[in-house]
Amino acid sequence: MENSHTRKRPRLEDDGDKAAPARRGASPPLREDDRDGHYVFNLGENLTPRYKILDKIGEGTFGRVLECWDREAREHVAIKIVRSIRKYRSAAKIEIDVLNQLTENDRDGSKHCLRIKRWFDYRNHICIVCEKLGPSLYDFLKRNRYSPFPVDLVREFGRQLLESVAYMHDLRFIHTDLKPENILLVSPEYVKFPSRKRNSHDEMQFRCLPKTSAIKLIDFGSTAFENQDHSSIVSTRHYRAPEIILGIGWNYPCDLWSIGCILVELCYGEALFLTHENLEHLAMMERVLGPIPEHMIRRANSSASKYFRRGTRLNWPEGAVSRESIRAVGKLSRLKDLISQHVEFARSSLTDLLYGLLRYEPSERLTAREALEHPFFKNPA
Ligand SMILES: Nc1ncnc2c1ncn2[C@@H]1O[C@H](COP(=O)(O)OP(=O)(O)OP(=O)(O)O)[C@@H](O)[C@H]1O
Repeated sequence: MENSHTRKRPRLEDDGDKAAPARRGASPPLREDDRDGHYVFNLGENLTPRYKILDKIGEGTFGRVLECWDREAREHVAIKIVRSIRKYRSAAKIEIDVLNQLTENDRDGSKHCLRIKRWFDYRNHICIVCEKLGPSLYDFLKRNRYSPFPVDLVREFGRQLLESVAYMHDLRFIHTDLKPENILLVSPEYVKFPSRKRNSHDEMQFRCLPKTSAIKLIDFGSTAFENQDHSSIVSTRHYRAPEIILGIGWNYPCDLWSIGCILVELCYGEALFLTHENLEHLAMMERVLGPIPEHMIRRANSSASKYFRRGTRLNWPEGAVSRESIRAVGKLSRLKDLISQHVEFARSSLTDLLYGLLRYEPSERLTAREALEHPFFKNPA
């Protein structure tokens, strides 16, 4: 993940490993962390006497996520064990602060954000205990070999995602790292359908769809506060808004840009802006959405102004690093064509919503609450 945040938040006080009295067994003997600072464990052993480690369910920059059995609450939980490195420990304390506020303000659990149960500091690893959720939307796309979701399901996901982000924005939080990997289905259950496509041996293909559409947002490790200094680069590349690349300052609207990119991806199967480089990324945006407004180009910071000629026009294809790059941009279609190629129903209202979420000018972009009022959600065909 390309992310370089400087966070200045008061440190939280550790509440120590006083999670629970020992019930069965004890903690394993002290072991050294691996060279990346990850906690080393075996499945089936205890993580403190309260939690039995059942499975590893995820790994990210900040640490590993384990499924554990909570002997005291008698339930399955997900525990993020943060790497024992100072910068990740500090970031985890911010994530705990955000999770606590999101959970406390959501009394009835209707806001589609992951709920924290508690946290503790164990052998120099911050452990964040949360409700256990199912696979991510990215896991589903991958499992289905990147075939898109049906538009009715995209509508359900989009509505919940916008509700969670509207809730975060009301609390003056900006998520800054929205992507299909950070959107989890609540239930792991799925149904298998025969797909219309056959493989190269003319065999029947199957595709999996979630049995229920409830989702929750996770990963608040990069969450920013509206009233705080915003570091220049945030978001995972494919979901990064133009104002971040141009260095002209970002705020709440960067989350709405990411949601626009995510909704296209759910309908299309693959990331819309599949790139790792700024100029190519801006060229892809122009191909899909038309020219970047001149008033934004004129405000670009010194490192971004080199992507433009005479201060107004993108230096493309002249500045491309390779023919492949020019080809990758040329392969993309305009947004409305891309949607009509991949979506069967509700094309025009979905396209209109997406143009509202993917406005270049952040102040003109739909807010989360405005997007929720859009006909795509209000008057489904
Ligand atoms: N509560 C949960 N229930 C089930 N799986 C989870 C849960 N929380 C996290 N995961 C899984 O663990 C993975 C890593 O979690 P998370 O994104 O919080 O870690 P991270 O280190 O902050 O990641 P990143 O590198 O994106 O910042 C997720 O992509 C998801 O697959």
